[in-house]
Amino acid sequence: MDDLRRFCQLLPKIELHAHLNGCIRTSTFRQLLSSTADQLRLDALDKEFQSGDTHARMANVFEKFALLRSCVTNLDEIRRITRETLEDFITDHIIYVELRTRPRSFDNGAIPMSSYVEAILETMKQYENQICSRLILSIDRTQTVDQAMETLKLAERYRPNVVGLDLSGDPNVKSFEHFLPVFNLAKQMNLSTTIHIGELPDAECLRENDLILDFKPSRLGHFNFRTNEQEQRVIKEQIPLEICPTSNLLTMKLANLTEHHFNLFHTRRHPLAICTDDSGLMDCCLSSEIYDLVQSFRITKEEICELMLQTCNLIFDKNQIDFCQTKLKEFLTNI
Ligand SMILES: CNc1ncnc2c1ncn2[C@@H]1O[C@H](COP(=O)(O)O)[C@@H](O)[C@H]1O
Repeated sequence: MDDLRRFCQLLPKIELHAHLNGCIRTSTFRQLLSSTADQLRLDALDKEFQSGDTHARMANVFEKFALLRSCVTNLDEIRRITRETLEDFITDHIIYVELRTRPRSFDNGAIPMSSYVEAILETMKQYENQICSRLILSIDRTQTVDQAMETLKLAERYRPNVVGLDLSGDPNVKSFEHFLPVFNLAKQMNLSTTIHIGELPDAECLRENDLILDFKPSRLGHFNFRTNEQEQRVIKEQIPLEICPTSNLLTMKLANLTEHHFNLFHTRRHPLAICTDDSGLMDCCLSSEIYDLVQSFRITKEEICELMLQTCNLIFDKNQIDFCQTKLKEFLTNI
């Protein structure tokens, strides 16, 4: 292993954009798929992904999510996915993670959403000596306002281990406006927010970007497609960005990482977090995401350390900033 790759691996890291079920190990996903038809469908989706444009690739990814959702059917499976995700993150030297997930019930409501959240929080607790983990609850773009309100109530109930509210899901559904009252309420309750923005290259998406920026969430996810004005506004207002290189590369169908918007913001010293998005489905890990950026943009080790130190300021659990920065500084003095 070359020196730089090893450095990226050993560097204490902060992961702020990871969808719990998207982190599922491929082997676990395949094990949970009970029918041969589902296995074959997954094979076909893996193959089809290579040829599509941005819209087709998004549709492909979301069909995979639907397949995944249909095969996760009980709390033990959620505990297993949480456990394996945390173990993979610990192996990759992640010291603080904010996992995000859309709460769900099982057995037609007999196992309520609160049990889903508790199962994840209990599993996180078992690993607290090895990794500091917090939860963000996701509202899915296809949900109703009532369902979103229920998610907000759950977030409130499980504070301080739940640290924020996210909007994610199929970006073809432009529903941010619809959820604005829920996000405004979250803001009033002092709950941090992160919104997926600019995931598709269409006019409707660009229009929705303006509404999201008007709301001014605590952080933004992706921001792949945007106007010049929107870009300037994010820089001027210093709204932190969660950047997910592999995921963005795949969905934007970029030829290589040098075309990624990371550098545009990095060179302006914009607040950034490098993240994985869906480490299982996208087959990546945080150290390789960082390594690939370092290679593509010829960033020095010092710059990476500086970037990681500023990422610590973006975490939603402000009580942990000190812990994260201290760990990083310790690492730096020891190398
Ligand atoms: C490509 N980037 C993305 N854009 C938008 N939403 C995404 C996503 N990646 C993942 N999700 C959202 O996260 C869910 C899986 O985790 P949870 O079941 O919630 O733990 C997906 O179903 C999707 O809604």
